[in-house]
Amino acid sequence: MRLAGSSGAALEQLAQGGTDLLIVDLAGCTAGDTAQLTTLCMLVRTRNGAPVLVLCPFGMTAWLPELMGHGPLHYRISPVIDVELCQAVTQLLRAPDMAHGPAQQLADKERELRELLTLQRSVQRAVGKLEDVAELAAQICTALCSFPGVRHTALLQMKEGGNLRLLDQEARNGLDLERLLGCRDGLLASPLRDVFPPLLAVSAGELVLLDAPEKAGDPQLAATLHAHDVRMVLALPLRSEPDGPIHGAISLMFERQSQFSREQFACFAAIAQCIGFALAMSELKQQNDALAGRLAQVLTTDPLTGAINRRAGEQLLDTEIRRARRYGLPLAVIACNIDNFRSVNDAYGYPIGDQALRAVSHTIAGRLRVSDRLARMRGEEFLVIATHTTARDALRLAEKLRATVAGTELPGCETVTISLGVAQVAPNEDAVAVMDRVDGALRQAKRRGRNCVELAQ
Ligand SMILES: Nc1nc2c(ncn2[C@@H]2O[C@H](COP(=O)(O)OP(=O)(O)OP(=O)(O)O)[C@@H](O)[C@H]2O)c(=O)[nH]1
Repeated sequence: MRLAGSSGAALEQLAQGGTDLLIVDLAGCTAGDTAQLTTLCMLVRTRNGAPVLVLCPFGMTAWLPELMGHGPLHYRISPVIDVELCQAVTQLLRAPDMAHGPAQQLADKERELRELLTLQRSVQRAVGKLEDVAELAAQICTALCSFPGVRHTALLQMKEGGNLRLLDQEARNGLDLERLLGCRDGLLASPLRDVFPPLLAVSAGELVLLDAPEKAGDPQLAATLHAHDVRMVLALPLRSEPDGPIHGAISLMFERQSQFSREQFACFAAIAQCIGFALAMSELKQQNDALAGRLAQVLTTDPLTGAINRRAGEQLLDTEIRRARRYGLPLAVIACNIDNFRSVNDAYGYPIGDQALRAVSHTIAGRLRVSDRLARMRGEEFLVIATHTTARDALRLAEKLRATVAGTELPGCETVTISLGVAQVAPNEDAVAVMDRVDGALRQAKRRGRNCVELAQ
């Protein structure tokens, strides 16, 4: 046995020939050191198919598929137990071609790969009809859990501050990740951040493979996983594009240890990218929905008073008229106008006038039912759309609004009064016609001396 302290020294020794088995220990390597990885790839390439055994710390698993791209290799996740190492070395020295196991095992691998491709397709299908992220997470977890040997799957989404939210999990072994990791407000705030594969996958931004729970170095975690028949955990960070931001992680817990081939690693990576894309899309959709909601609010709200604006008021009146007609329900409108408002502006200035307008609007809105709506139609004129309301009830409501406004103290100026016109929408009457009538009633109230209510003809 010959030891080489660096990849360069190993290359020199290999050049001398006569090496039956090359064992590469990645323990001293630094994740993210691409120069180091490149030299190691060269080492694997120079073997030309001759046996290579890579001992890989579980946090460095992402290097395995990279190295596999340069020649066949076998791996064990380190820290490797002595017996495990002896077995692997003996097997590779005796029958390198059989080190993956007898023909039956190779057939199993082929079947697993086919199943993995089927799994990839079902994940793609779920992602293709993405509507609701919770539904998607459930479908993905179920699909992943159908892979042979998988006992538990979970989908975690990245939230603000690098926190993870458990979107869904599927367990065939009774394991509850929420309980294992401790969830606060649906977020994982786990002390296992440095040892538990899905959390590690997100913080390291790399694939993590733990082929024996005890190798993570947390005896309590290992005991819990063993108690739930977990022998191996694979976790992948979710990105929608290589080197893009991480949107979350998937975790797969297996009931038995096995070695993945380069193709299997590639399949898992493709599945992760597909899910990452779906999460990115769902985040975009949420942002778009929030923006659309805000835009709709801006387009329909009067910024000074918070009441709906004229356009939204007219639309709402149209809708309510159709609804009332369809269900044979009464509908009333009340037009309110502040009396002599010009004198408030003239005496106190527009800023105080604005405050008075806001206060009157809030006073009126505060006296309405939740089913009624207040619209600011122009300047100091408002419209109340009162559903399920007859002319009689609307008159009563209008009188209440008049009295309340007249008794409301305003900030910075004297109390104001309002004049009101009331109309019940007649059968077959449209919005324009009823607005015409209620405006006529309001004008009549002004003519009668203001601070009063007038019923439309
Ligand atoms: N401060 C403020 N004033 C407004 C706003 N919109 C309209 N006005 C004012 O409201 C006043 C309306 O005046 P007029 O139409 O003569 O009505 P009025 O003085 O209330 O008299 P009557 O309605 O006949 O009782 C004008 O001075 C407008 O400038 C606003 O958003 N803020």
